[in-house]
Amino acid sequence: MKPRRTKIVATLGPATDSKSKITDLILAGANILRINLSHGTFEQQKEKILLAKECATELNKIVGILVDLQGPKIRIQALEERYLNLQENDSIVLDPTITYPGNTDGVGVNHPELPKEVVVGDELLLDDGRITLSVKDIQGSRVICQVISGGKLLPFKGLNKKGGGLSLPSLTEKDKQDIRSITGLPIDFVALSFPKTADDIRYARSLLKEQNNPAHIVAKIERAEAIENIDEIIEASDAVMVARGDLGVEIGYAELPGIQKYIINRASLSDKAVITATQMMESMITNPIPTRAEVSDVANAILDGTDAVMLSAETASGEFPIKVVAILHEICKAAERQRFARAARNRVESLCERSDESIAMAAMYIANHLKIKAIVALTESGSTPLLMSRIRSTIPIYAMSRHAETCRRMTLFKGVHPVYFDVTQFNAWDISKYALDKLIQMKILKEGDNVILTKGNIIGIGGNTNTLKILEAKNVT
Ligand SMILES: Nc1ncnc2c1ncn2[C@@H]1O[C@H](COP(=O)(O)OP(=O)(O)OP(=O)(O)O)[C@@H](O)[C@H]1O
Ligand SMILES: CC(=O)C(=O)O
Ligand SMILES: [K+]
Ligand SMILES: [Mg+2]
Repeated sequence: MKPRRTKIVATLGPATDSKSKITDLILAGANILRINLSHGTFEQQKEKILLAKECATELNKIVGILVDLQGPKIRIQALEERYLNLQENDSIVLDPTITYPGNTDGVGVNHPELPKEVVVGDELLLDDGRITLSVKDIQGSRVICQVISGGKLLPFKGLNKKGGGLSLPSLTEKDKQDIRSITGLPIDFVALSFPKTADDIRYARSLLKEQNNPAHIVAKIERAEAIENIDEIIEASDAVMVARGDLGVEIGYAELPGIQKYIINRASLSDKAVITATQMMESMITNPIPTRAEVSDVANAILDGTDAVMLSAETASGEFPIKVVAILHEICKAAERQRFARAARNRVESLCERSDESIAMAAMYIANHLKIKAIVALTESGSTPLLMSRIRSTIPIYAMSRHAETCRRMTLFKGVHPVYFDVTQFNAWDISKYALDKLIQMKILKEGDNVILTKGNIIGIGGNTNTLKILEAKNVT
């Protein structure tokens, strides 16, 4: 049985806040756990990060931890009742000066500039566009709206203007403080919400660097401006996320399928990994099986070339948080068997700039043309497995590193299966056979399996891969 290539990101929340639930999420197949700093207090989320780490350690599994910064998300504030039941043509007033729990005569908003940045006729979208309002009048701080399309409005749901243009700075004071506060916590990825330009990414990186925090940056593409600057944002980031919730509201959901393909393609050309997020299994928040449309959506994201698919409320607050991961695993496996997911035509005509790039390409070419069980990449930084995984193939890549940090970052790369392997414990000229022996012990390989193995000749230097061998796995210990 081949391992699943596509990675699963699962968001932790009230539905998954115990050790046993997080353990079950990992066992069901979650590769990366996401903690969203938009919710709860920092202390609560910190506990969740530590709990997630504890569960992974106890299971002896390599799991990535991703922290999603709140970003300048505009949200309505607390409500008097559990929710407002908004009907078509109802009137509702948004007012940033309101600090008490609101009702339809006035609901607080965390954006003081709102009355200045909207004009009569603007369309405002609440809760990822589930509810639509039209601005009818502005009286001082009060933005008077009419409900165009109604629904239940829960407290703290997001607010966007159709077409974009509500202008909070990209990195808020809370985000900056959160970047400082996460120092020392076991975090592998930091997701930046609503970046507009590459400068936003570089600024966040400088803050992480000040704290000596090696976490990788995932740029969430979720506003119209980010699409305009997509190539420079991808270049400045370590990975990107197609954050379809807010993006669909800003650019209009009808544009999403095309934009998703575009972002995945641009990222792939720059050798960056991609997460496709939001509403992938939405109906499973309350139903035990997904819709046919959701199954197709996940499969299509995989055929588009995404590295990972993400679950949000499905695992954070849904009724079937473990089951949804198990079902997503099956959908991914089936999609990966499709012919289109296997075709390897990319890059055959481009020139390589570095030797590790050419080794990665050669390994994939051989893997796709010779009868080979697996690719085994001995890696320091994870860069060779990343390059390998950009080339489509069905052959699993076992990426072995002595750095636990590198192993956890590789949880994001499609087709790459990280294995912790401390080469320094072998006092031998050629560690290749020990690497294969370890994979036999782990029951990943059998004696006699043919594999491609890549490595560098100096241990301790990343980007130094210069050797490719075709070997037969043998027991040596
Ligand atoms: N502590 C929590 N962590 C995560 N989700 C929570 C939490 N409490 C409640 N939830 C619910 O689960 C949903 C999870 O989705 P997600 O974390 O992606 O939220 P979001 O607000 O849509 O994301 P973002 O802030 O990144 O746009 C939320 O909309 C919320 O209703
Ligand atoms: C994930 C997220 O932030 C979004 O889809 O908007
Ligand atoms: K967020
Ligand atoms: Mg968002």
